[in-house]
Parts: sequence; C-alpha cells; structure tokens
Amino acid sequence: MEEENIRHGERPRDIVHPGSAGQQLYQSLYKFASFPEAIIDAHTNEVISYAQIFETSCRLAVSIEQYGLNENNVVGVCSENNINFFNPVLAALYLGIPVATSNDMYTDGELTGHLNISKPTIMFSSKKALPLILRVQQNLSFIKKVVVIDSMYDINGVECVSTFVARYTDHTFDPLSFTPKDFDPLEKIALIMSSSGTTGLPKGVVLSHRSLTITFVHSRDPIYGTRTVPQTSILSLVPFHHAFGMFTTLSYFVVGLKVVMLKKFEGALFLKTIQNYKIPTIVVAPPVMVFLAKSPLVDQYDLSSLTEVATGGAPLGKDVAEAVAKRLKLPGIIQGYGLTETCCAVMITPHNAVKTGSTGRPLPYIKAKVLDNATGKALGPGERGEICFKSEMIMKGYYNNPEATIDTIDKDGWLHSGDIGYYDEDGNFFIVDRLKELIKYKGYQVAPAELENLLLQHPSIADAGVTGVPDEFAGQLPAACVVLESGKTLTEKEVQDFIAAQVTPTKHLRGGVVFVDSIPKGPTGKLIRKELREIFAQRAPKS
Ligand SMILES: Nc1ncnc2c1ncn2[C@@H]1O[C@H](COS(=O)(=O)NC(=O)c2csc(-c3nc4ccc(O)cc4s3)n2)[C@@H](O)[C@H]1O
Repeated sequence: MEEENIRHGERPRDIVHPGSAGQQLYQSLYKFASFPEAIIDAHTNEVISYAQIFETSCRLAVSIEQYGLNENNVVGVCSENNINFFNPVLAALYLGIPVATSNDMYTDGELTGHLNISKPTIMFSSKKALPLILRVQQNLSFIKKVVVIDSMYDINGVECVSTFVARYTDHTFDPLSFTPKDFDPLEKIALIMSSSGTTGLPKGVVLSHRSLTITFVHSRDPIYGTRTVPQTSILSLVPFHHAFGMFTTLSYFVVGLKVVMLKKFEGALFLKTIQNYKIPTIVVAPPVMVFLAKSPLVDQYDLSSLTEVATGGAPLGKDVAEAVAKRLKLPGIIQGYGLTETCCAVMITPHNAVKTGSTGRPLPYIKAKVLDNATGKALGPGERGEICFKSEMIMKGYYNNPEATIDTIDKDGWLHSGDIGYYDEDGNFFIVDRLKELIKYKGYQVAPAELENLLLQHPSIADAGVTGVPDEFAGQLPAACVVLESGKTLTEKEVQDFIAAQVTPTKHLRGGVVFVDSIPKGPTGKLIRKELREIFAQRAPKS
C-alpha cells in the first residue's frame, strides 16, 4: 500500500529509451545529420552542424578507446560555453565512460579540489581554459592527457582534437562504422557533476544513463517540453558545465533543435541575438528575467519572435514573472525546478496551466512528496515541509562519499532536496525557503563551508560563518560573519579581497562582511545559520 499524499508526475506520453543515453544521442545526431546548424555561437556566428558533431564525437570515441581508456576512467571537460563542448561529452557517453565537467572560471585551488573528486585521466579543454588546466595538471598525476577542443592546431605541444583523432582514425573513417556500447543504463555512470548538496563542500553527483534518458522524455513532452519541432531555434544562456545547461542542451539534440549559444550575459547582445535569429524560446536564469522586466534596453529591440520564456535554477519572484510576461506579451513564464542531484528539472509549469509563482508540477516518471521531518509523514495540499523526490532519474549517490549519500537519499530511495515548499489543490508546487545551507548567486552554487574553510586559513581570523543575503537581481549574495583573533584588525575589504583571490567570481563576498564577537553555534558546535542570516538582516542598509 503506497503512502498517501505522494504526488505522481502525469502519465508519460513517451517511453524512456531502453538503451543508454549515448545510444539515443548517437541515433538522434544521425537522424538530424542533414541539419546544418546544431549550435551557433552568437558572439562569433560560428556554427557546428549535426553531421560535424556526429562525426567528431564518433572519431573521439574510437580515439579515446584506442588511447586506452575504459569505464574505470573518467573523461574531464573544462570549457566555457563552446560549440565544440559536447564532442568529448558525447564520445564518452557512447563508450560508457563517466564524464566530469568543470567550471572554466575556477581558480587553481578550486579546480584542484574539484578534480581530486572525479580524477579524470584525460582532460578536454578549451583554448581559454588551457592555461588553467596546464597549471593544475602539474600537481595532479592522474591527468595523463590534455586535448584542446576548439583549435585547428596543437598549442605548445598540447594536441588539438584533429591531431588526437588522426592518430587513431584516418580520412576513410565512417561514423557508421562505430556503434555505441551496450550496457545497463541504470548502472553505468554517465556524468559526475559538482554540487555541495544540503551541507558541506562540493561533491561529485553520480548520474546514470537512465537519468539522462528520462530527462530526454521530458524535453519531447508537448506539455512540459520546451520545443518539439526540429530546427526550432532556442537561445541558451545557461552554463554547459552545470546540470541546467548540460542536460537541457543534450535534450535539445534529441529533438534536433538549433541551439543559439551565449557564453555570458551581455544585455545588448542578448537582445540583438533574439531579434536577429528570430528566437521563439529562451532559457535563462532568474537574473536575466529581472533584466527583461526592468531594462529600458528591452524596448529598443524587436522581440516579437519570442513565444516562450523558460527559467529556473533559482527562485523567481512572482512580480518579476508577471512583469516579463506582460512586457513580452506572453501568457506566462515557463518555470522549471531541479537539482544537480536530480539531473535536470523534476518539476516544470505545464504550458497549458502556468500558475504564476509556481515552480511547476512533478514530471512524468517522477514522484514527489512534501515531508514533515518531525513526523516522517507526507503532507497534504497547502502544508509546508521538505520537498522530496523519487525516480530512476535522481542521482545514484555522491561519488566515493557514502556518508553524504545516505544523508541525502533515505532508506526508501527518496531524495531530500533541502528545499521547503508546498503544493496546491491542483498539484502546483511552490518553493518557499531553503532548509539547506546552499547559497545561490545568479543560479550558481556557493557552498558556505568552502568559504568558511578559506576564511579560517587567514592568520587574523579566529572563526567565521557564511550565509546568503537576499538580492533582487542575483537572488542571494554570499556574506560572512568574522571573529578576529585578539589584537588583530582587518577591514571588510581586506576580508573580501582575501576570498576573491582564491575563488571564482560567483563566490565573492558581495553581501559584505560583519565583524562579530562570536559565531552563533548550537551545543554540538554546529553553525546556527538562521541566526547568521538574522545578523545581516539587522545590519543597517549600506549608504
Ligand atoms: N525553479 C526554482 N525555484 C526555486 N529554487 C530553485 C529552482 N530551481 C533550482 N532551485 C534551487 O537550486 C537548488 C539546486 O541547485 S543546483 O544543484 O545548482 N541545480 C540546479 O539549480 C538545477 C539543476 S537542473 C536545473 C534546471 N533545469 C531546468 C530545465 C528546464 C527549465 O525550464 C528550468 C530548469 S532549472 N536546475 C535547488 O535545491 C533549489 O534550492
């Protein structure tokens, strides 16, 4: 007898591909091989076709295997959004070799810590990320090979893809002579993605091939999917190295869409791209929604092609959603909700019943519940609790971290999101707070523990606590409470600069620094983060 108050996703309108994500993607790329545009770089207008991705990814698969990698290795990819980004990702998926993506904006220290989790044998890097990769490779003996994904020529002895594949595939190579491997999609690791989860430092989220093939069903769903007509253009502004950008873009390949890609947000270019490419659908993080709601620039461009705006990755204010819908003359804003730990979105607002303020309804093949952590019971409509999910789509666990895994996925297989919310009588979910300590700055994860560890390394700092302060544009700004060693002095800027020198820009202490006598902690020494937030809430607004 199933527990009551379990919210099931709608009956699926499509079956999950029985094979691996690599097999499904291989079939899709072949099916759309005649399409001249798969990814377009909106900054340079460079294009890669479906046929080019198909051939290059197959050549890379043969080459990676002949180089000597197998399922016990990991393929690393470190690049900004790039038209060549997915070539090594697809190759590894064909082979059943786990892929680990890295943020190209990481500092040496962050990337070293990140790579020590998944330990990739081969790193595929963009030209831009290459200096970073070569610096950290000096201290990471497990990286045996670096290949540049977006250069026609070798760079200072580092092979480009053409050189690497020429060693193992000649000019007579036929992609159809290569077939993706057969294996159990539920068991085989597809990707290892970075997330700090509900607490602590960034961890490796292990996602199976089944996780991906389920999310591919969602992308083709007429009610929850983005677009289902091949070669429809979709403008993506989310980072490919993050789950949001990775799995939405892979699912666009399954539909045969034309992905118009931006590497970063620049207001005028963003609007000009929509206008010039007559984009019908955009997928953006909430800060871009604030721009669309408020910027006078918006009125200077013809955005009449837009019929769908999708967002997610962080809370979206109801007023912002309504303002954008009104300004762009849309029936509503499509909002999705997901975690790296769930692969991609597990809830999306149905196109035929968008409820402003809602993050949507559970998708097909997903079960959700609102848990009362005090009683362990699943709650009914309107009652607030921790939102939990159960599906073959959720992560298998954290890579080599069983303790963190059992803290997040309970004995019944429910993933505890760390988010507080409720659902209404129609099953529309609303996120109201975050139980977990995770901070999200412009949709990017900031793990308080990571910044606290860095602060404690400063000789003048005796203790520290990090929290997120609300911000209309960015969502949250990382902020720190600091206890100085006796007799020591530091300014707010000195603390901010100390952190800024060691982390990627999204983790900078933009929310400020408050010097306190002690950090609020419980009897077991655990940080009381609610009290940290209150310290900043009571702080006088900056002039
Ligand atoms: N819509 C939302 N509303 C409020 N909060 C949201 C949210 N989405 C993520 N979050 C927050 O980010 C946390 C997870 O952060 S995370 O690990 O970095 N992962 C993510 O944020 C994540 C992974 S996949 C994904 C999305 N995929 C989509 C596909 C289509 C679409 O229209 C919208 C989306 S959002 N988001 C959540 O626990 C929650 O706190």
